[in-house]
Amino acid sequence: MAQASEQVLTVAQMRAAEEALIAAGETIDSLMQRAGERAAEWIWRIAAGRPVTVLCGPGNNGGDGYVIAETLRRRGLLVTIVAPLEPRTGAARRARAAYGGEIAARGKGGVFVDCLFGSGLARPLGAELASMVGELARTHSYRIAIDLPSGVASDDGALLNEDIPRYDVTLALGAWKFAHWSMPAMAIMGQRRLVPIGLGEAGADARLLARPRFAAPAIDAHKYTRGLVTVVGGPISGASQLACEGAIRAGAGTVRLAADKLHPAASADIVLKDMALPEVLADERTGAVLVGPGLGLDERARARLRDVLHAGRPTVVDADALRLIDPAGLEAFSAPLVLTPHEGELAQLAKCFAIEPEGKFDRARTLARATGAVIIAKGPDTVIAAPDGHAVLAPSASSWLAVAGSGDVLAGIVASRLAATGDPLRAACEGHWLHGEAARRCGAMFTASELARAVGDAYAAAL
Ligand SMILES: NC(=O)C1=CN([C@@H]2O[C@H](COP(=O)(O)OP(=O)(O)OC[C@H]3O[C@@H](n4cnc5c(N)ncnc54)[C@H](OP(=O)(O)O)[C@@H]3O)[C@@H](O)[C@H]2O)[C@H](O)CC1
Ligand SMILES: [K+]
Repeated sequence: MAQASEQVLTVAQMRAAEEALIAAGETIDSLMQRAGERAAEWIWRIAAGRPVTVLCGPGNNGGDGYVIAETLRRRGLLVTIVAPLEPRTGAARRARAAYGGEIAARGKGGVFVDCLFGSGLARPLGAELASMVGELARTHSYRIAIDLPSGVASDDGALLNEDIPRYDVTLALGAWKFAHWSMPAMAIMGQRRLVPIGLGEAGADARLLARPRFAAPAIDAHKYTRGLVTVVGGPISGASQLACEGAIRAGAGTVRLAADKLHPAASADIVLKDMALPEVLADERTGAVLVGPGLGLDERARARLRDVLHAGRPTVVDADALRLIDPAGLEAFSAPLVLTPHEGELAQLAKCFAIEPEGKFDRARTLARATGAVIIAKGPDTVIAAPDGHAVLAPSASSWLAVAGSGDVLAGIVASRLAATGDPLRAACEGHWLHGEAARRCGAMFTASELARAVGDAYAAAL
């Protein structure tokens, strides 16, 4: 079960959660008051005495704005409200009536708080409203969006207007929405913070990636019980080498490379298996097989992928192998499976498996159902989707991860976690977290080899 603070909700799920609170004795007004006061606490600290301009819209997002403005005004800040549209909900009207400060045509500089539209945005902003938001953003030195920047679609993170300003902070009210962790919206939100308002577990099937907890090997562990990973090599030996390096440090006790030869810089920790691939895969102790990094796209690559799928071991399919896999190849496969496509590979898989939805989240989820695999749809807004419909949103921990070989390291780490746990969703989540934590530890401008070397320390951080 996801913790309430990790759940990610659609607008419909948010409304249902709000209804549950109301059935338990809350009112929209009490929720708005709490949301507004708690958001005002953040804004008070950020403003540090600067004047604050609150732009209020017609719905309950605007209502939050009136509560915020009144709370800050009572604490002595210079507050101005700009309200191009009259409040239309009962709660927003009452919040406006309780506001005792100034309503003006423009702001006074300092901090801009956007309460024009939140999760109820239904269409793009008209030109006048859009230019008002842009003007306020330009004339204030700090920009805060309440719940969502106006112009952002809550359920998928689409930008309904061009030129939506960039915010310094976005305060999510009550629960995370998909937009907070989806591109392109997340790129304009600045830092994101959750303002709790007492929402409990809402039965969400999506949650945010949480820090895993690892354990030291059991006292009677040996190198095979900790997990045996076989990386299936191909002509580009550097890629398989990087995958092996990631795998070695992510928990598995043994990492084998099934290839003709080792990379010249291969470490002594990697065990070369240069016999026929089916023979290597026949080892019953195999905990996970990784196929794809450095595999190539030729007939030999196809044959090696066929051998892997035929062996029926828990498998991670990455890189080149994602271009070669098809529904026929998976027909007889029933072991745990993880696919790790980036955006282009996801689009190609969607075509190959006749997946209709186009948005990243829906596409990943439908592909997971169609293939029976856990999908790691990579990118700054990684989605990890399981065949049973559960999904984990895993934003990139570092933009420095956009470096050649980073995906090979990730695939190796995930294979290692799969060998160690046998659970593909857990392996995907733990692997993604380790990859991000290793990147954080590397700081700026690292290579994929350096990233792989940092995975051990990342693991230790979650022991
Ligand atoms: N869910 C909770 O627990 C709480 C949420 N709170 C806040 O409430 C908003 C959501 O409030 P809602 O009233 O549903 O929606 P909005 O405030 O975003 O705006 C809806 C109104 O705006 C109109 N609208 C929509 N798009 C446009 C547009 N492009 N141009 C002009 N007007 C637009 C819409 O009218 P329609 O014409 O579409 O009928 C609505 O009038 C949530 O984000 C939180 O901030 C509360 O604090 C309580 C707790
Ligand atoms: K807003």
